[in-house]
Amino acid sequence: MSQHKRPQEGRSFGDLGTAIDLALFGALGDLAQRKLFPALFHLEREGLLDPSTRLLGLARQELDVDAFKARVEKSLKTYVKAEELDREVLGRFMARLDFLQLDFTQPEGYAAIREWRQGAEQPMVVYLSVGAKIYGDICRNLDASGSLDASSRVVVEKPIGYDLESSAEVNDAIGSVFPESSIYRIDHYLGKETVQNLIALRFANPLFGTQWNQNHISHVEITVAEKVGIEGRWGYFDEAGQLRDMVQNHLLQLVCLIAMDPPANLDADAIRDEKVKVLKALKPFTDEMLGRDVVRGQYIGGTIDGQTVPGYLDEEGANTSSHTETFVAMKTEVANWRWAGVPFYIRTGKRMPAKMSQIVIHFRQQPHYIFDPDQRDLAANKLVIRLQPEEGIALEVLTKDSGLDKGMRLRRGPLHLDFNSAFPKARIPDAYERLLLEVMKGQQYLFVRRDEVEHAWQWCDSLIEAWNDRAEAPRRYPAGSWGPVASIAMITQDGRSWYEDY
Ligand SMILES: NC(=O)C1=CN([C@@H]2O[C@H](COP(=O)(O)OP(=O)(O)OC[C@H]3O[C@@H](n4cnc5c(N)ncnc54)[C@H](OP(=O)(O)O)[C@@H]3O)[C@@H](O)[C@H]2O)C=CC1
Ligand SMILES: O=C1O[C@H](COP(=O)(O)O)[C@@H](O)[C@H](O)[C@H]1O
Repeated sequence: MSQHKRPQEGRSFGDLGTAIDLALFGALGDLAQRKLFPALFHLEREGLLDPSTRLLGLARQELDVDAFKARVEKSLKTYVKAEELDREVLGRFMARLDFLQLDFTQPEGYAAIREWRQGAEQPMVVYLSVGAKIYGDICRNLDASGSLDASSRVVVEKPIGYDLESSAEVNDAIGSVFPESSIYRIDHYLGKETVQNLIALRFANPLFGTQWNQNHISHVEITVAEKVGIEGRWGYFDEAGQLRDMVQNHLLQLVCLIAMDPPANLDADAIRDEKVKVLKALKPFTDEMLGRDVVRGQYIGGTIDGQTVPGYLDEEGANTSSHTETFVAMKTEVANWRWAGVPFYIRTGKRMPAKMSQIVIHFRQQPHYIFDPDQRDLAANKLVIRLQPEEGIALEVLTKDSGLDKGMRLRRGPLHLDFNSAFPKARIPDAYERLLLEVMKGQQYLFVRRDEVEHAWQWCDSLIEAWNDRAEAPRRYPAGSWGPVASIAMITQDGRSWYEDY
């Protein structure tokens, strides 16, 4: 373990950002160019970057700083709306940038980072926008070169490993240099506005606080549907599959935020302790459940928005015999007092008809029903939490249908909070803006603790092991559909259906 002591908070800039030196490893990569620089630019626009914050891009390519700035500017022009790309703000942003060419795995060259830091008072944030295999090398090289001090923080991207064992190796390597209190593990879903709103919704509204348990909720649905396919990442994706790529992290984090008990306060560890309890309570899959409650799928060619798209096995770089899943649906349960007997149906897939992420909380029906027997199926409230594309929350309630001829007919309608129309001036920030800001402030509550990652892997590993034992090919579904027919049968066998009011 290195000799670092507990990190210090960065120098405060009002209530907002704090001054940092950001060393961005992998600065020419896809994530950095498409997401991180645009997010930093938006923070600049909003006045959330402290005037003394500096940004150092690190990459393997030989570029001078002007060529690097030109690459960043080009990306900003691609990924930031033209009307948001103010010249003055851009000039201010570009003036913060510096560049260092480096092979990250070799110790030579790291002295230049120490020199860049010479005399700096603000903490250094090291952002590892590279594959997890080289996190350990980078951390060790930074440490050995004397570039770090007690205030340094490290931000790491997902996936952390491939299973419990490999994730423990990666975490050990990072942990041998940085204490847990300085490690910020990104799950970008935690930076999404509506995901954070789950905490406000559940713990600020007594209406829901008292109803949030198996006495009042019959089941929970989570859908994270993507329109995109593999986007040139076949090599990575084929080793991972949708369970590792999406369920192990994003969907399980959503399950945690829905199912966790109220934390004692909003401190990072108070929240994360509660999330870990949920992960530990996830019911392990038995062989019988595997056949009945889990569906794996792989897309074949189809049509999305009128365009023909290739199947998974015809994507660029594909191996024609792959059994990797691009879709997974399952029924699981959080086996504790609050949730016993409440199914959590989750599904996620690539090449679906729409990009749409939503959570639907289905409340139980009244104990005694007095209206038209034909309308009985209508008679339960649903809380629909839309994460994307249009963030919003709708509570489906039942009212009397208007009109003299309607008698006491019921009508289903939403009490609707659409964030864009309710708060028209508020731009909904990208997840990475929020997450970068929290790193600057030294706050960890939107980041994933090591034990969360490991409990999530443990649960997924057992599922993957059981799949491997069965050696079944995934079910095919045409691109542009909602997944294999079996995923619909999985929920209808319980007398329910996926919520379809998209
Ligand atoms: N892209 C995305 O949307 C998402 C990415 N992530 C994660 O973010 C991380 C980065 O992903 P992404 O940007 O897509 O990956 P890329 O491969 O696009 O970027 C990584 C960059 O790191 C550079 N690099 C790799 N090894 C070295 C080395 N030894 N020395 C110097 N430079 C090196 C690469 O340089 P070169 O090109 O020369 O090889 C490349 O520019 C990964 O952990 C990924 O899993 C997570 C969620 C989404
Ligand atoms: O982490 C990942 O997330 C994206 C989906 O993110 P979203 O914010 O667009 O919902 C997914 O496409 C990618 O495969 C995965 O690695």
